[in-house]
Amino acid sequence: MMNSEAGPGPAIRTAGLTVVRGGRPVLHGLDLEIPRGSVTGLLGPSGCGKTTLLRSVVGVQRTAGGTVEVLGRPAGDAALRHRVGYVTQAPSVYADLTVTENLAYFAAVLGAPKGDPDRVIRQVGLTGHENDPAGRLSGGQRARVSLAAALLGAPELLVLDEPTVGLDPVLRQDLWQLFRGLAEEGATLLVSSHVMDEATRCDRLLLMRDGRLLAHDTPAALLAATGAADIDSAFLRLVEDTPRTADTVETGR
Ligand SMILES: Nc1ncnc2c1ncn2[C@@H]1O[C@H](COP(=O)(O)OP(=O)(O)OP(=O)(O)O)[C@@H](O)[C@H]1O
Repeated sequence: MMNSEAGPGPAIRTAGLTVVRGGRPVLHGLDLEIPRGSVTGLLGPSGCGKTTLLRSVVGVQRTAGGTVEVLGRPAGDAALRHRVGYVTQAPSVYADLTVTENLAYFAAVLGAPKGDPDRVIRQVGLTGHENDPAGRLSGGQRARVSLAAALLGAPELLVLDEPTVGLDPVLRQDLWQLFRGLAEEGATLLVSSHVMDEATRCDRLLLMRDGRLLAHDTPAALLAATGAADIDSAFLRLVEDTPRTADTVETGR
């Protein structure tokens, strides 16, 4: 849902985005626009290019063609450093530092407000673990420390690469509620997942296959356009209907 205070223009706009990795094209000229104040799910099978697209948005991926604009600036622009949070698939925290020490360190690097570590620890549900060394946390807890680090400074755009992998259903539910709350406050979230049942929690979905967009629409519009009962089946129908080299299917919104 668009937040009226979220600012003009889309949060992310790509035009003809092309990426070659290891000598092979992995993104084939993607055109997309993601509105501000929304939660967009990026779904598709392993290896289809989700991480590569997220890296391009954050500005750490070398591109072979096209443009990527983020919050009105070229992706990776220095002015975006404090405005974009990125959580990679591999949690990046210091194992020998406690949760609070990790977050205090990242907050200092970012110049985030003093109370921010406490705020983000609460947001990701790590209260009670503040003094645990990150190396002794479970995988899911460590992933949440990474997420907490990305929330420092309250970035306008959050780019999350499979943030719910390895989490139990209760935590997944809590995190999706957090994402929804952040979007309602005006933040934009781009969240990759290969768990199709998370799709219905998103405002919009990007369905990807083989480095191309199969569809970019709301979950309801995708279901209506394909006549499928769930996003899994909608995806399969789009795959069946799309020759492997075809461009994005417009599902008519
Ligand atoms: N460092 C790399 N060098 C060369 N090719 C790479 C590299 N990283 C990824 N690729 C290739 O780029 C393509 C897209 O990979 P990407 O990681 O973006 O997919 P993904 O959809 O995020 O997959 P997953 O869901 O498994 O994380 C794959 O074919 C992969 O083999």
